[in-house]
Amino acid sequence: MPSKGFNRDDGLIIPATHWYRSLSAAGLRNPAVHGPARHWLQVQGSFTRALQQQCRQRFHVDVCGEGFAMPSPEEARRLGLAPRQRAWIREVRLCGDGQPWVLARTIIPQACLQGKGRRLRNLGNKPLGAYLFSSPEWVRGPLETGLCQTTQTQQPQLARRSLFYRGENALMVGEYLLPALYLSKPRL
Ligand SMILES: C=C(O[C@@H]1C=C(C(=O)O)C=C[C@H]1O)C(=O)O
Repeated sequence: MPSKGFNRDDGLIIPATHWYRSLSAAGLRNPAVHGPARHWLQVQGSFTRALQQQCRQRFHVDVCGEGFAMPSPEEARRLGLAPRQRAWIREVRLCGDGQPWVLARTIIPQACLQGKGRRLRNLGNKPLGAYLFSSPEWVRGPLETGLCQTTQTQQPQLARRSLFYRGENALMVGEYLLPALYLSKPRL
């Protein structure tokens, strides 16, 4: 069952996903995490920067939708939100050389939108990472590995997510890898 999300015109969906606190734990369930996607599942620093370095020509962000909505119960639990508490949700496609490489879903609780955080509602096609990694008050927590619950090979199979903390508040960034990212020919 695909997770709730914004409509896309390309048929790509963010699938329901089982999350593991480590890549090795996920690997016990699905050894594919140790294949060509492993590098991308473990990229430290800005994921956007890593994708930009992989591009031959152009990187861009397509916004599929953003607005106040209810996170899934699992997302709310992971963020410590009260059930049915709305948050700012942003779904984008991260595209390299004109091709979608990653679907991203970011859950931003209302507490994160206060003060300078209000910029998080006005990112548009600017990458979220450019803001988070340029703001020292945001600190990334550990990466989790996700196994997507889909049988459609063109949909994301593997994912990663992490919380970014600003004091006692946190937002959650989920990145769902499309096979085109890690099955494409390596750069020469
Ligand atoms: C957190 C980052 O931001 C990236 C950009 C996103 C966006 O613009 O919505 C979402 C997920 C990330 O891959 C990053 O670059 O590491």
